[in-house]
Amino acid sequence: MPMIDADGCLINVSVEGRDGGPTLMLSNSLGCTLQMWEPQMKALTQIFRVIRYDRRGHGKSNVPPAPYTMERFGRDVLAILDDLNIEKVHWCGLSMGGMVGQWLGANAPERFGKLILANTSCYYAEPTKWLERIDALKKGGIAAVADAVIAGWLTQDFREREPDIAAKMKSMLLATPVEGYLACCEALSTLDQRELLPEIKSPTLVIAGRHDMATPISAGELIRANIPGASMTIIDAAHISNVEQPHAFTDAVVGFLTQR
Ligand SMILES: O=C(O)CC1=CCC(=O)O1
Repeated sequence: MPMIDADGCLINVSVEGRDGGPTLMLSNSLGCTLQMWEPQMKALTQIFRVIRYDRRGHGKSNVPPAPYTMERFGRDVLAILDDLNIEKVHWCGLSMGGMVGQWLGANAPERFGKLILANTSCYYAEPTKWLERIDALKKGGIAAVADAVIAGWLTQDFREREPDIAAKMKSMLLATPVEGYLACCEALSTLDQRELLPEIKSPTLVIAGRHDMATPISAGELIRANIPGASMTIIDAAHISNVEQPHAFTDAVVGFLTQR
């Protein structure tokens, strides 16, 4: 896996799949690594060249000091594409990955074909929950917030049915460097990209989770309504919908990206 330099921050990048196929870039959620996309990889790599990466502050990427911003996360993506000499990709980002996708769709439209913005928000009307999480993290690290975060990621029903997957997701979360996680929470506490949405001209699919309390259907609907021509699909899942409903998620991605 190459480590790519984005303005001094080494980003862990993986490129797999069909050589010469269209390229799809996947972007992770807060507290996850590029491993979160494992349920999709078998299907997606048969059709696409798939780029995954660990956002700065996560996984095997560097953890530069705060502050982090959506612009910085977006420029990291452009640095990856430049380094790999790739002109244009489709984008699928979940949660924070969807937020970075909004920034990129508005600020670097020539680099993106279609956009999939899954389980995401363009702003938080009430930043209190981020401020409380930041406080808890400073006192007790990620362990202090892990159970509440996992309860938001996966429905109780799924956690009981698939305890091994739930445990794996929790390990991924707990392995996140706390400084990187904190810096991302700080960026989320001031997120407001509402004005960017009408600038997005790429064909866009918004995916929302029926049981997602972190970025509810109403947050997805706000994004859909403000991006010209965007459509929306609702999946029967909580926040990390690609893990909870892997087939429905993959079908939505492949269906949207392969339709003319
Ligand atoms: O991890 C969470 O609690 C939910 C979330 C919000 C933004 C994101 O990337 O994850």
